[in-house]
Amino acid sequence: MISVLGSGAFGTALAISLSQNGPVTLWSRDGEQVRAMRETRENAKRLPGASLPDAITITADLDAACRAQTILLALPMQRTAAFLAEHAQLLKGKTLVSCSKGIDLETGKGPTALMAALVPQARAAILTGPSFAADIGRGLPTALTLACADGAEALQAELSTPSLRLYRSADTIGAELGGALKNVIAIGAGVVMGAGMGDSARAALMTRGFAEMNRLAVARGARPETLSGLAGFGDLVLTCTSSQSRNFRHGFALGAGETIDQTVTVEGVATAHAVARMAEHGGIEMPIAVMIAALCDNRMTVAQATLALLSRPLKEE
Ligand SMILES: NC(=O)C1=CN([C@@H]2O[C@H](COP(=O)(O)OP(=O)(O)OC[C@H]3O[C@@H](n4cnc5c(N)ncnc54)[C@H](OP(=O)(O)O)[C@@H]3O)[C@@H](O)[C@H]2O)C=CC1
Ligand SMILES: O=C(CO)COP(=O)(O)O
Repeated sequence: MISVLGSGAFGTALAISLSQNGPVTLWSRDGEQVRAMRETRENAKRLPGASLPDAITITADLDAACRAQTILLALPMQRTAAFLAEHAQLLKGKTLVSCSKGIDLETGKGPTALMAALVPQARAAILTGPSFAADIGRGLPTALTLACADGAEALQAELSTPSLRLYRSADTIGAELGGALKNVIAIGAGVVMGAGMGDSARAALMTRGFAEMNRLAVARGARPETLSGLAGFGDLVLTCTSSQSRNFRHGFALGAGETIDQTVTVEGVATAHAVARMAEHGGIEMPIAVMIAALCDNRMTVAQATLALLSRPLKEE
């Protein structure tokens, strides 16, 4: 039995896909949303247009949802620590699979490190990689990375579906940093396109951004191959090139000087700040991430950030 905690776009899409294998419970904190989803068999609030199969039980009862042994956590990253701390008793002894992409601003931890710290009696895994909720919800083919320190063969089989192909990895650090860091670069790619700097500039930013992702991740113990896989390169390509990405759209609005929609989940903003901090304290060169943090805070204009990046000392690639 599998439960998904968090009925946002991604949690809902994963529940739909997993329901191809058997019963799934989808938990929402919002009783009114649960009522509406039960009635319409659709998550009109977060994933309109995708229908919720009967194999999905929708509930606002967290105790009931936590009876499952395998629990997917699909919450925004900055809400995860408080949720884990509050519900640690309910979650202990479970296999917890985080589906979030980000770094906790307060602790600098990624999802698996956070789960290990706050629910030490649980087994922590992460599901990440190139996958828009809308695509998964429509049953389109998708490949993801499932990382768990103790290997994940049985879990891999449990969470793979006819349309969701999972590759397993033991590198939780690489998997979670790949997913977190690509969001920062995706904001940058959006800025480039919104400001009209063109496709060549975006390719340069993606490539040099990928170098930064590798630098930070390897310094924190990740395997470079993980970053070259779905969790890193794959997701970087997806989010930097698609206007389906909320991080890309956020950057685009910044670059174009448009109004930012503050209600949308844009994980890369907090992650950019966490990364800027790590870069400063760890002496790791992350110029693009640092500029993106400054742009998100309006501490710099797009023109200033561009000039600062282009006028860095010339170096070997
Ligand atoms: N959407 C996508 O395509 C993908 C998303 N992800 C990752 O999944 C994570 C979730 O994103 P996504 O589903 O898109 O976000 P959404 O904005 O669609 O939904 C967030 C969900 O989290 C719920 N929530 C927020 N705070 C809490 C809390 N304290 N307790 C319980 N529930 C809470 C919200 O409830 P409420 O509606 O009541 O506010 C909402 O259901 C992110 O880290 C994202 O990067 C990963 C891959 C793809
Ligand atoms: O992580 C994602 C795709 O893999 C979703 O990206 P956004 O959060 O930018 O929409």
